[in-house]
Amino acid sequence: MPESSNPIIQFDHATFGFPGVIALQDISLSICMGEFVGVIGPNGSGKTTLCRAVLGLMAPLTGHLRIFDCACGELRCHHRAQIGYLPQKGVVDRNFPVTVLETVMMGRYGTLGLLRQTTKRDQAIALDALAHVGMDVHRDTALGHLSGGQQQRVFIARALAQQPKVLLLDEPTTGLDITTQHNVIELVAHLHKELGLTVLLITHDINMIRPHVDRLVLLKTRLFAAGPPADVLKPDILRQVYGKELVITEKDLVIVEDYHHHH
Ligand SMILES: Nc1ncnc2c1ncn2[C@@H]1O[C@H](COP(=O)(O)OP(=O)(O)OP(=O)(O)O)[C@@H](O)[C@H]1O
Repeated sequence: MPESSNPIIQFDHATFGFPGVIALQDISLSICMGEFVGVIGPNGSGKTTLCRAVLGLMAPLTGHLRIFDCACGELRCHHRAQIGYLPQKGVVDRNFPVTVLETVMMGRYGTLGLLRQTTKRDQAIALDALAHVGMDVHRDTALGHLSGGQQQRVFIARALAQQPKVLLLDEPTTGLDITTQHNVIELVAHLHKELGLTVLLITHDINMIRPHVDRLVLLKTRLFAAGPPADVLKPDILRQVYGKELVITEKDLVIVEDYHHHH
């Protein structure tokens, strides 16, 4: 079987939840090596839960989830290190005393294990990751002195420094201006192509990722649709998930009208 058809993340009728809440129900989904998958859905549809599941932080209540052919309970540190994770962006304190390079070096610790010294090789890997996101010239700049978009690039480099197989990004464009949002998505698409990474990107912005992804996964507790964007972004499917809030313009832009009011 060619490598590109190997599933590395496999949900099989998996249900996830919290006490009294079903967050994701009966999910069956396989993600293959090298795929770029966008995960979309309204507020509370289970996107972050899917992310936590892939990180091995939540086991299914029923059904199965296998990651790198391990059940969640069997995932070890070195498996987790193969998933480069970009969490939802928090605010970085302007005075937080850490440089760009130090931030990216943190990506090496998961691979090394605690208490092992970093070596010149780790630093070379971190610098290479910085070069991939175009931030190598800022290696000695304080993280808090960068713009929001530059900080996102550094956090992506930190994930790359793990030399992961999978890049998992939870709403990487939130809080950035429109141009910077596009630049971040372009960067992710570029890394996907250049490094052959499997990318799982959670977002609200359907229009922004549509041109780049191989597949979209549309969630609303259940998996409503998964497939190439043209197959998923059909008015009848979207209306089932977004209801009245949905507007589709003449140019096929999908607009979820009420979205920001929920936050
Ligand atoms: N720690 C928790 N305890 C209890 N319920 C939770 C917890 N986290 C999430 N939920 C519930 O699980 C469901 C799915 O939430 P999740 O955060 O995965 O959705 P989401 O699609 O990421 O939402 P958003 O777009 O608003 O970030 C929601 O009903 C939510 O209230």
